[in-house]
Amino acid sequence: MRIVGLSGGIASGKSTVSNLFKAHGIPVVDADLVARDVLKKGTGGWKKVVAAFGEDILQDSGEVDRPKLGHIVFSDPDKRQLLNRLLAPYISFGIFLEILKLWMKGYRVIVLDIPLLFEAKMDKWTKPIIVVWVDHETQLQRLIARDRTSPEEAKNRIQAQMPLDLKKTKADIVIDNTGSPEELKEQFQKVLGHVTKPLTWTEFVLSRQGAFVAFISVFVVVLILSKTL
Ligand SMILES: CC(C)(COP(=O)(O)OP(=O)(O)OC[C@H]1O[C@@H](n2cnc3c(N)ncnc32)[C@H](O)[C@@H]1O)[C@@H](O)C(=O)NCCC(=O)NCCS
Ligand SMILES: Nc1ncnc2c1ncn2[C@@H]1O[C@H](COP(=O)(O)OP(=O)(O)OP(=O)(O)O)[C@@H](O)[C@H]1O
Repeated sequence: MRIVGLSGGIASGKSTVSNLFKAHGIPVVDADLVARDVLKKGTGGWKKVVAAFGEDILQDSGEVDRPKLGHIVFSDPDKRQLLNRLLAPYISFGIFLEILKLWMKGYRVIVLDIPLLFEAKMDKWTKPIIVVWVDHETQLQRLIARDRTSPEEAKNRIQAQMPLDLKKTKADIVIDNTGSPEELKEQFQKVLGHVTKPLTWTEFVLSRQGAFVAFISVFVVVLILSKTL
């Protein structure tokens, strides 16, 4: 199985690229969705976060008030690190379960869309690594427009992540999303060709089909040996 890493900065265009992958039949594990699930009322992650941050971060319904918690953690690095530490094991396990489900369905190529791929050191599990890059000003403007947030809040969120220029140096493939959606689609076609080329032997063995072939091979060898000895 080929596990492609997809990362970038906040509002650099990861979800837009993810949607292109999905439109071409390649499944995407979205770490933001997993992170939402592990913070739902009553879950282990929710309990840890409420114990650490207090009930002030809850809405009347008992669900976490996400904008409120976001405001707290994106303006205080220590609190952000605390939140990351509390949720990391739940998020990693959730991502692992999603990969397992896709493995069992027999997918050979999957994409992990993980904003904090490098920060959380999950990049070692993915190959190739795609980074969606934009210049700083475009990133800021798109973030402000999408989230209808203040420039200050938007800058805090951008600064909460590893610099996008540094992520770019760690990528196998860089998608420059500073241009139009049409330019993005043109680059995507090349990336798709790269990502869907035949699996290497290691990737094949890690796929469900490869595991099946390996199992049958061992079974046949054992059978032959037991007949001949
Ligand atoms: C702080 C929270 C509640 C704010 O929720 P909100 O709905 O406003 O934002 P959302 O979850 O949609 O995230 C939007 C983007 O913010 C960035 N972001 C999220 N969490 C973090 C973080 N801890 N550090 C840096 N950037 C982050 C990502 O680029 C993400 O795509 C939420 O982001 C959260 O629970 N974060 C911690 C979990 C986490 O690490 N998520 C990232 C998955 S790898
Ligand atoms: N090439 C483009 N031209 C214009 N707007 C774009 C382009 N690519 C993405 N956008 C817009 O920029 C915003 C951010 O894109 P997107 O939501 O895909 O980013 P993201 O990296 O997934 O963000 P997050 O880290 O918050 O999950 C969205 O409103 C999207 O529609």
